[in-house]
Amino acid sequence: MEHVRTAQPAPTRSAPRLEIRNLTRRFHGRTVVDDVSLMIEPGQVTCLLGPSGCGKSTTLRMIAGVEMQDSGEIWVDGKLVCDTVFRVPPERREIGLMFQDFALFPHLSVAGNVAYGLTGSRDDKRARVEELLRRVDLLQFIDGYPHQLSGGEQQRVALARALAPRPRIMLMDEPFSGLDNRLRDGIRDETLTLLKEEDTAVLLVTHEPEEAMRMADEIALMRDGRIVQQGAPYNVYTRPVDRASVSFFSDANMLRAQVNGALAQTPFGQFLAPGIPDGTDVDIVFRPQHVRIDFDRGGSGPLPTPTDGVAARGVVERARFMGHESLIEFRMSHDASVIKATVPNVFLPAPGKVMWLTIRRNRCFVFAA
Ligand SMILES: Nc1ncnc2c1ncn2[C@@H]1O[C@H](COP(=O)(O)OP(=O)(O)OP(=O)(O)O)[C@@H](O)[C@H]1O
Repeated sequence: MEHVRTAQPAPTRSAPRLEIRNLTRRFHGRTVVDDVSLMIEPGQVTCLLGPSGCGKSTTLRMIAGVEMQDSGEIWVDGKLVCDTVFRVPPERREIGLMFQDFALFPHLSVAGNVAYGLTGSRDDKRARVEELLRRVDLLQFIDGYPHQLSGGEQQRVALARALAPRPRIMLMDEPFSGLDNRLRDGIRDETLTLLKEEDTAVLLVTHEPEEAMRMADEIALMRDGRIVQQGAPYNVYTRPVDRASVSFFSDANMLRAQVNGALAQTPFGQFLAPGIPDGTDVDIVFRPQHVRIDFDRGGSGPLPTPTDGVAARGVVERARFMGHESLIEFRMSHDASVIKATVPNVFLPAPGKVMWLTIRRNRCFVFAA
């Protein structure tokens, strides 16, 4: 017999559309999803972002109900959907699914595909199918078959099919990775618009930071089965919690130094290391766009400044034009390490050229090593 529990303690505002609490899953003694909790409101897109194998798909599969958790709970609109003893079956969770291999039914027409999960009268079903195909701009293909459509069009039919039964939650696993780059951005934007209009709560799994930045209201950064940071894309990008979180989003340079009197001394001058005890090794991490490059002036660089510190000497090893910016790799004279710098547009100094680098202090991250 089905039992329904109400969220405890009594919520002060309406319950989130989707809430997962302390979800954990082990395979053969290895924990692949480790105490994961998150909440998603209607109309909100949360991206579960992380490297391959970190447990994203397993999390999604537990929410969909095709995988059982070892511990933890899943709640939808304040009602328990699944814990370790109670389980609403997948088909009754009102969850839409969209995966990379979204496979339309080849023997069904476009209308048949979109109508697949619908119940109700023939007229109601037809009206909903027409509404969704109009919204994805494919009404003219209503009587066509999947093989007559391009990859992007098939993707839009799959989206219409997933949204047709008005799911309360949409789970998407790398749904755009099968599309070529040219199509992808347009389809992402259209999909986002439609999901927002339908007020669906979306959990989208991706390993691509750009996709998460483009789609998400909130990013949950996942590593080794755990969510290491959660927040608006801007916050996750600009206030990373550790070195790996910086380098997941972009190239990252690193200096190792030791703290003395809340300062870390480096060839680029001092860096503030507030709250880190003396004698601790720290990693000073910074992105290539926050390195400033100056020309050599008779064997020295620019004078020190409070915002950029001291200039360190480097020799150009390689310079490449990347389209909207140039990437220059320097071999540093003080320790032979490599530091990467990017500058907008075209800047391609010759290998062997001596230059001086400074680092923008307010864009650096200092982490205990
Ligand atoms: N049924 C299973 N049996 C054993 N191990 C599994 C099973 N399903 C997943 N795993 C393991 O759990 C780990 C997490 O897998 P999962 O598919 O959730 O990762 P992911 O972050 O989605 O990766 P990707 O982006 O490559 O799909 C992997 O090491 C995987 O091999």
